[in-house]
Amino acid sequence: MIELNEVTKEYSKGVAALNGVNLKIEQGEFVFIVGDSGSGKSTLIKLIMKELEPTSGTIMVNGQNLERLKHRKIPMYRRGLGVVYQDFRLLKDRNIYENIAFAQRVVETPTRIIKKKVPAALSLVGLAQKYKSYPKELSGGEQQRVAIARAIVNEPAILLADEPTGNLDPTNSWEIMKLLEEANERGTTVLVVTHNQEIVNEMKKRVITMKKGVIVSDEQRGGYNNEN
Ligand SMILES: Nc1ncnc2c1ncn2[C@@H]1O[C@H](COP(=O)(O)OP(=O)(O)OP(=O)(O)O)[C@@H](O)[C@H]1O
Repeated sequence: MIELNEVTKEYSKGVAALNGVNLKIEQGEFVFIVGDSGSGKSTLIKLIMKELEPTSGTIMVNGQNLERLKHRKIPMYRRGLGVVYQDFRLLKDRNIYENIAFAQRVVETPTRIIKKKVPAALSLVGLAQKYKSYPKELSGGEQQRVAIARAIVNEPAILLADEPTGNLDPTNSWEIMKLLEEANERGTTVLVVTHNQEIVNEMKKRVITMKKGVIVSDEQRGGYNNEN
């Protein structure tokens, strides 16, 4: 499902943000990516999204070699990925319904489908009543739930979350993690970059630890390893 072979990414010559990374994530897995600031976690996410090109190595996602993915096919490719960021990234001048519908209109989903899918996605995150609200009228936790609804509305095969609880208190953080886990239970592969030690330690999922651009440990039912 996601496979990296000897992937190196240098932003400037000779300085590797990722250095010969090999990684295989199967369909339906839930994986935490942890590691110090600057260890390469966000770079990994951006490579999977094809926002960046590797300097060398190959990346396969859902059987597709990203190097061979044509430029005009990139929007379609990204449609199969849901993404959630630390800072929510909602459109401030649009209400919640529109925030979720917008991304679908861009990819020309018919209105009758949007009208079914948006309320369904909002129900999954417990915000069906708030569809008319604007982002600034919601708490941080609610805004992140909207971002998750937007990420899952097309039932993506893969959900990528880059520090999704970074701006949230512990209660909201756990709620967000529960939603990600529920998406995983519906069959979505979930990758979560996080610094949240408590959550990683309690959820007992696969934990990949990065350091200076390499994977230093990869454990099933792992924990947050401060030693690395
Ligand atoms: N656009 C860029 N141009 C140059 N160097 C970059 C760029 N983006 C990241 N880097 C460098 O690449 C390395 C890895 O960065 P990356 O953002 O992947 O780390 P990270 O593990 O996600 O960190 P954090 O936990 O702080 O988000 C760092 O040394 C960083 O300075």
